[in-house]
Amino acid sequence: MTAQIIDGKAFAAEVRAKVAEHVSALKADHGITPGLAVVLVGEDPASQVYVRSKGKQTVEAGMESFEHKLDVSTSEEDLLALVDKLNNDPAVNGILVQLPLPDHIDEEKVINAIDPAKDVDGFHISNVGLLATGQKAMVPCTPLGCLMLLRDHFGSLSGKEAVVVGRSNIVGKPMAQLLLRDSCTVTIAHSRTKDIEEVVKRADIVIAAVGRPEMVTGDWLKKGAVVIDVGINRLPPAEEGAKGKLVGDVDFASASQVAGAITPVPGGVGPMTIACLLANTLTATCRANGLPEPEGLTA
Ligand SMILES: Nc1nc(=O)c2c([nH]1)NC[C@@H]1CN(c3ccc(C(=O)N[C@@H](CCC(=O)O)C(=O)O)cc3)C=[N+]21
Repeated sequence: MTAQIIDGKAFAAEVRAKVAEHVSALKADHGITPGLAVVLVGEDPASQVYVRSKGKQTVEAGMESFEHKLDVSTSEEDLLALVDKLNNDPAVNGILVQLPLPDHIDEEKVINAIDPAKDVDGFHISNVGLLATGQKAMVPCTPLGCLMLLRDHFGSLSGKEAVVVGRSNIVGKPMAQLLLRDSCTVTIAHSRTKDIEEVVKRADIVIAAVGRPEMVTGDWLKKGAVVIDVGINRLPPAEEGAKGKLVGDVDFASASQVAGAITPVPGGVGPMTIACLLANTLTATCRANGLPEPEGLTA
């Protein structure tokens, strides 16, 4: 048996089209154009690529994109001052500060300085607490994208056995909260989990978000399990000067022989992350203006 491929790239295009439709209605009916500010500190080439494609897709959805590229030596104080300015700018509905930040800047301090209502990454402690208690939050983009794919695949997630591999604040923990909210039985496995293969083998749903290339192999999976691969790892290039192959946290070749459905890398969760960033910016804009939230684009 070979698994069904869950086409995140195509699904993300649908999400972006829905966002664009809502944006055009917001403009026509209320004269509102959502705005997303992206802040990049330093010149990490991979980060620059993400920032560029985020900016492009933001504009394609009819929103305004504000890009702030700061020198790697920018002080924490100057970055906090920019965040404060964006918090108070009525044209900015969403703020994303690209992570990781340089070592001399306290990431938590910067994230928690963002107005929670504009925190489209959902990383602010207020949003984390709101999500954990089932209140209206801004939900982190990658877990939200995974949830959309799973809801589309299963309809209802109620009663499913879900194992999240990875416990990061960005993916693992919020993913577990979302699955719990949809009434899954949730286990978070990580580097210190005993008999991790046996734990993963229980799962109807496996979310791999550890950042270790091809760690989850086919023999870890229950037959028919649905596998969502969050990892984006670039392997060392075969020859000098070439680009290394992009792989997930799942060994696709062996996993796809056992899984019922699986997301590829690239073309799986990655495009959903950016689509959900746009969806969150739209949601933040609607909330800020006391308008009803877009259906199907929130958790
Ligand atoms: N505050 C913050 N929020 C983020 O959401 C955030 C961040 N910082 N720092 C960097 C990571 C990385 N990230 C990606 C999003 C989309 C793709 C994506 O669309 N990838 C394509 C392929 C890209 C390629 O070919 O290189 C795919 O998977 O198909 C990748 C990576 C968001 N991040």
